[in-house]
This record gives sequence, C-alpha cells and structure tokens, in this order.
Amino acid sequence: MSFNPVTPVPQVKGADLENNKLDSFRSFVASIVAEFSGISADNILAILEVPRNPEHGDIAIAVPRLRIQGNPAQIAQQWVEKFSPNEYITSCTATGHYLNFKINKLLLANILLDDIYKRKEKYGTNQSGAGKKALVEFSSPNIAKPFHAGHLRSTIIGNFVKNVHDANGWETIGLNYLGDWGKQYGLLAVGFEKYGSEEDLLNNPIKHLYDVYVKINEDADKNETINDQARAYFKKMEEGDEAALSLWKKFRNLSIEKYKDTYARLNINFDIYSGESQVSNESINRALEILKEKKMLQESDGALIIDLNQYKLDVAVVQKKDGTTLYITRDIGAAIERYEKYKFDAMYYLVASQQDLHLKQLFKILELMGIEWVGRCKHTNFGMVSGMSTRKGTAVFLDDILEQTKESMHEVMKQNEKKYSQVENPDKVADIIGISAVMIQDMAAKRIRNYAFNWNRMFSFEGDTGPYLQYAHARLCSIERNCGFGINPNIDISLLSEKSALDLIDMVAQYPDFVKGALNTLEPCTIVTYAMKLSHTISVALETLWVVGQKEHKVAEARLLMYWASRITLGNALKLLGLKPLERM
Ligand SMILES: NC(=[NH2+])NCCC[C@H](N)C(=O)O
Repeated sequence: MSFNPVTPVPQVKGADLENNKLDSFRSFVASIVAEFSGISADNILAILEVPRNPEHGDIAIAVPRLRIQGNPAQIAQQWVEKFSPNEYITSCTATGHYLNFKINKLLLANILLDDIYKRKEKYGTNQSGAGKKALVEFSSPNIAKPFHAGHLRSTIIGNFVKNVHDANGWETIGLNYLGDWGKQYGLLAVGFEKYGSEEDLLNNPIKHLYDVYVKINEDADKNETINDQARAYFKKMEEGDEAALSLWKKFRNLSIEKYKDTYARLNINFDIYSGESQVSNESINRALEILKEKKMLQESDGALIIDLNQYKLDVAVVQKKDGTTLYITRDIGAAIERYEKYKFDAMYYLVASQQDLHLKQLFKILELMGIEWVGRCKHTNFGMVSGMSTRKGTAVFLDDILEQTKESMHEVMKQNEKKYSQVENPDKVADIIGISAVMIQDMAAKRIRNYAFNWNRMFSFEGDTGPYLQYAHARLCSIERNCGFGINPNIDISLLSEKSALDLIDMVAQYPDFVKGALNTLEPCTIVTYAMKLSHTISVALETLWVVGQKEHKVAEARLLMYWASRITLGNALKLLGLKPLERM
C-alpha cells in the first residue's frame, strides 16, 4: 500500500498513539513546534487546537499561549519559513498569531481504517483508567412510590456515566440504591393488612404496592392513629423484628424482580441492588459515635441534629425523637460501608438537582468527620422534566411510559406502509426506536437544563432525534447487506480522496477524543452531538459516493470499508449512550 508510513512517530507524553490515531499527527506538530520554540513537546501537545475554520488546517496552535518573548505574529511567520513537510504534516501556514498545520489525510485514512478493522467494538476506547474503580449509584427509585422522570433521568444518565468509565478503562460497579426504608414502609405494611391482595402483589408488585400506599395515605390523613401504627411498625423493623421484616422483604424482592425486567428493556443491568434498608445499624452507630466525639451533634427537641449554618448548608437532622434514623443518616452509613467494601477511586451519585443541598450536606458531614476520601464522592446532578405523562393521564410507572412510547412509535412507523411491511418484528423495533427517542431527547442538552417532554418532536426521523440516529445506522447496515460483496481491509486508499470521504474520515477519527472528553464533563450531550454530526456527514457522503451502483469494483470496495468503519463508530457511540443500534428498521 502506498501510504504506509516509514517515519517513526515521536514519543510525546500525553499522546495515546495506540488508541487515538490523531495523536500521531499531533505528536509531530508538538515536536516540530518544540524544535522551533525550545519548549517541551509535552506542554505543547496539551494546548493544540482544532482551527475554527477548517480551510486553515487541521491542527493549530495559538503562539501567545507559548508565552515566549517577541511579537507572536512575526514569530509565527518565521516558523512557517523554517518548516519542512514530512509524511504526516504536509503544510504549515500562519494566520495572525495562529500557526496552522495540515495533515496527510490519506495517511490518516489508511492508519484509521486499519485500526478500526482490527478493533471494531473497541474502537474509541482507551485504558487511561486502568486500575481505577468507579462506583456509580443510579436510578434508585422508591418502593411503593412512583418511578418519576427524575428516576428515569438518573437511570439514563447514570448508565452513560458508567459506560464512559468502562470505555476509558475503569473498572465500574453499577449500584441501585433503592428507597426501601423509613416510616412509609411501616405505613405500607399497615395498608397491606387492610387492602393488600397476594394475587395482585404477585402479578404487578410495583403497581399494587403503589395502590395500597395511596389508599392508606388517604386513611392516615383522616385518622392519626394509622400513623402511630406505621411508626410502631417501622420501629419494629429497625429493631430487626423477624415478623415485621418478612412482609417488607417480600415487597422488596418482588419489586426488584419487576424492576429488573424493565431495566432489561432499557438495556441496563445493575451489579448490585442495595438500598437504604441495607445500611447496617452498626455502621450508622459508628458514624454517630464519631460525630459525637467531634462534638458535631446537638440535641433539639429530643432529636439529634448537625448545625451546618456556618457553611450555609442549613441543619441536618440525623436521628428522630424516637431514635430512628433518617435519609441522610443512612447515606452517611452507606458511603462509609461502600468505601470499606470497594475502596473506590470515584463514587458518583446520580441524583436530581433538587437534592443538591442533601448531597452537599452529606459530603460536608463526611469531611467534618475527618474522612479523607470524601473528595472522591461526586454528585452528578441534572434538571427536571415536565410533561412526562401518558396521553391518558399522569403515568407513574416506567413501564407505562415505555408502553406509550412504543405504541406512539408504532403509529409513526405505520404511516410508511411500504417500509412497515418489510420490518420483521415491528413490535420489538418500535420498542427500541421509542426508547431511543426518549433517551436521546433526555441526553440532547446539558444535564442541568430542565426540559419539557415532547411526544411529537422526539419521534421524528428528521432533526436531532433518536430515530434519526437509528436510521443512519440501519441505512449503513443495509448497504453492507445489499452490496453483494464483503469488507476487504486491503483497499487502495487513494480512491477515497473526495472531499466528502475525507470529511467523513475526519469525523470518525475524532471519536476517541470525545470518549476521553466525556470522562471530564460527564455530559452525554457531547456524544449525542458527535453522533448527530457523524450521521449527518455520513448522509452527505452517501448522496454522491455510492457503493451499490458504483461500476468500478475497487472504488466500491474502498467506500464500503469507509462506510463500514463509520457504522462501527456510530454504533459504538450509540452503545456508549446506552442505545441498542438497530440493523434494520
Ligand atoms: N444516595 C442517595 N441519596 N441517592 C439518591 C436516592 C434517591 C431517592 N431514592 C429518591 O427517590 O429521591
């Protein structure tokens, strides 16, 4: 092949030559500028940019950022004169105080397609987190209460946070911290005696427990003795009373089984189902001891509180008058238990921004207790969703939302009769596209932004939607199926020299940067935007660069390899986001 490079790539610290093929080109630029400026290539690598105007080049550096004596624009000019091209870097020009470099795109194409051919599903990943462990706590619904939009966002974004760590070489543990403890479970038990049905419980535990909970809450509003019974019941549970616990265990286990099915539909599974109930009395008492020793506890009306006003964090109640624990107390115990068990390097709490204060209090209390790993705990928050209800009314169950989504998607699909008749398993496909629509709508903007759930917009096959991404993927799969020949890695790269081919290769080459960048921001929108741009670039290329209908077989083969690599990359991005890429739709 004519584009196999012979010049060895300079070793620059911070460049990941194995996992990021653009880094080879960046290493050359960094070394060239290092020679000109006398500054170390490692430092230069870190400040390389992509020119805003692609006409200017592929890699740029703002000379002022090097902080050297003299007029930056003049210096840039002098360096341009000194530059001599090599196999990797073909030109160097100056625009004001910017120095711009062009890279050998066909060489990039050659190295890149080779790499993707070898790595396939692994393309884009790196090992920067090898040896590190991340605990990701996400979803965490409350038993017998609605699985609301906040839980759905926690589930979707949390799964992404976990995937991003996996892709960057971390070991990850996904943990679901169920809301399964507290006085309300005493109330639920009292309600079950009155309104419960074994049969309904087995059939649909989540819905039945919710119904019972609503009814008994209404009763409790009218009759205070019911609340007393609930408190008494919960106290027995906290004391470990077997009879009280066995009913609650049944509620919990059946609910988890049901949740597992729904999570499977979303392509999510948890390594651990934990929950507030699983925090041991022992670790809570130990924490309370430390708090007492550090003189942080105050009594107020028989309850124990921590005054955090000097940190502008209000007051945290850690023990009730009757000696029972609270949400925050269990979180303190849970954090300590998790660290002892997993010795994580990072722990993420995927919780809505409504609980910002709660998590700030938690982290502050841990810090005041003298816990040195508190810096590893991070609250990954997000804004609210409004209008997430089924067409019939307010949906409180995740299953209802997914059912409604599937049905609506199914209707959209039926509008195109011809295509619809070719889909083998329309129900399943509608489910996957529907879920993709919900997920992409959720991840399309910065996490912290609130958004309104929009049934109509998210199902469109045009614009920035989940169906659009799935369609781009399925379209490439169909080309692979229908072109009549297979993938050949030994193509003549020079047959890919059209602008739209080179643009596509450029997009594909950037994917590892996005995987790496997502680890810092934990913003799924960065990957959504990337996937949209990639899909768009694919569709531009497909307008003129055909595979099927291309007479010259060698050209068709070269293009097929390029589209195949694009499809692998798009599929990897969709999987990173938690979607199941569709092969047909
Ligand atoms: N460690 C935590 N506090 N995690 C968040 C749990 C969310 C809680 N179950 C809720 O629905 O509001």
